[in-house]
Amino acid sequence: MAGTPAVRMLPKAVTFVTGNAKKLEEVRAILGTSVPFQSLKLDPPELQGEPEDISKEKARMAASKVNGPVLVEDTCLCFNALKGLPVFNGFANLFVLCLEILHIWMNRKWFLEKIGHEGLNNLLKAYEDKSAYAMCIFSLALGPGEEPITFVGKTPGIIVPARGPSDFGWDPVFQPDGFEQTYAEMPKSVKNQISHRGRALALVKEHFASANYTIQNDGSA
Ligand SMILES: O=P(O)(O)OP(=O)(O)OP(=O)(O)OC[C@H]1O[C@@H](n2cnc3c(O)ncnc32)[C@H](O)[C@@H]1O
Ligand SMILES: [Mg+2]
Repeated sequence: MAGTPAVRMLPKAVTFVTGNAKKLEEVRAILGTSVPFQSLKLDPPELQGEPEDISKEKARMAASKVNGPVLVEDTCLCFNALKGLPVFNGFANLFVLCLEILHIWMNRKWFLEKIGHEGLNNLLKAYEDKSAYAMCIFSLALGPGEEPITFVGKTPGIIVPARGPSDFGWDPVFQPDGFEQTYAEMPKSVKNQISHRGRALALVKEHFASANYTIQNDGSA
């Protein structure tokens, strides 16, 4: 009995909530049958704040809407040059604060829609350092009022002029370290293996493999 977590009854299967069809496609491909889930297309408001807080808040909102267990995620593309500035005087502090705000806005979907791939490159024009990382934070809330559990995946890379199909966000401008292709150029199966989303979902899978969840599948959910 030691080491075996107590059975946790869930009223229904976990619902993955997102307004983004491309995310859903990747989550389906990565999870396969390892974590049984259903999906719900809901466009959550574009919240502002730190990525982990946004992800958790999305989960809380989704859990009360669905009235059951939910999985959500928040993704961001972080530019190292915009974060790694030396803070040595008042002016620099103000500058860093402006960059912090920009950084938070950058990852809301309307920001990419407005500035486009070229705009993302231009943000780094003044910097030598084109390094970045893609980060995905999944949050699992087992029901309304339950504190979400988070799972973080990160993939380092560099920002390059857009290459490849532009059907998913900033994929054409992100080239992961160790690869010659951008996310957009590589086969989906390769992206899913090494991506921020793939890495976070590996942790989600581990969690489901070790937690003792049992779905009360009485057909009424
Ligand atoms: O409903 P949600 O799940 O919030 O979906 P969203 O499209 O609003 O997604 P996010 O707020 O997490 O992401 C902000 C932006 O990042 C983009 N994005 C997310 N994952 C990506 C990925 O793997 N590759 C490229 N762009 C991605 C996405 O298209 C948005 O423009
Ligand atoms: Mg969103």
